[in-house]
Amino acid sequence: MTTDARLAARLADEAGHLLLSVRENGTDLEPKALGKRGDAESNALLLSRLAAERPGDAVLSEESADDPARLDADRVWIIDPLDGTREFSKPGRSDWAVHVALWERGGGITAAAVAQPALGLVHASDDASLGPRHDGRIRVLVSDSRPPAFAAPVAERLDAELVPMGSAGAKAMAVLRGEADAYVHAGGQWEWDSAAPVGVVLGAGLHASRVDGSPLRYNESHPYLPDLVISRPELADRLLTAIRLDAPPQAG
Ligand SMILES: Nc1ncnc2c1ncn2[C@@H]1O[C@H](COP(=O)(O)O)[C@@H](OP(=O)(O)O)[C@H]1O
Ligand SMILES: [Mg+2]
Repeated sequence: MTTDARLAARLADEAGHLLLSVRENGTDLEPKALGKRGDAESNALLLSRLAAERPGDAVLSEESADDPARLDADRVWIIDPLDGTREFSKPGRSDWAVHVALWERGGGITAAAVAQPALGLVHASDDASLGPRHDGRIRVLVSDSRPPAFAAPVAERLDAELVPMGSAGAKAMAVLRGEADAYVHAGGQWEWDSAAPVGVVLGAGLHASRVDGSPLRYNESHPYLPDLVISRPELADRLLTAIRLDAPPQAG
């Protein structure tokens, strides 16, 4: 049988190809309608593939009603069929992604993949490795539309450059590849936004935690997970200290 990580990679890739064709064929649509179509078609594909390949597993998807049966399940796929919907709808943008992660009771996220279809890339927890660091100043990625309030003072403390980018998956994979040093977020997010990116970067030995340094927990009854820090391992302590000094975080 295909391993869970290989399955995650294959499904993220397949959904990514579907999204590229939705984009190609939807040039006449308003951005909102295009995003909606992408969300729905990618979700339908992932749900049908998971039902066929792993019929006994539960699913938590951004685009489906939450089935409380997942709380008693031992295996739950946490998927974001289109992360960065806003950017997907803008011509020429490549900062959007497909997230497929598997949560297992007692093990957390045990398999994961993030596809970046517009870049032709799929990163998975069983084959990802940390890329060589870019040259120059520390680069910290933040949301294009909702950067955390503490981003500017933290960047100043670290003499870092803040770089806005869409999609949690795109930002996390840019850190994985060495194009940036860290991704910080606070103020709101859901489990599907970070489960797969976190599964992939942890598989490659990067740091991933809440902004207060505590572990990220998945398949909670309320799947709200408002903040995270992903960074190259050598920067994690300095970054968490800067966040603590500039914005004493409220974990919750
Ligand atoms: N304050 C907030 N509350 C809820 N979700 C948020 C959020 N800030 C960012 N997100 C979600 O996190 C993902 C990455 O955001 P960003 O591109 O701004 O970094 C997006 O997912 P979706 O595109 O799947 O909705 C976005 O909706
Ligand atoms: Mg998302």
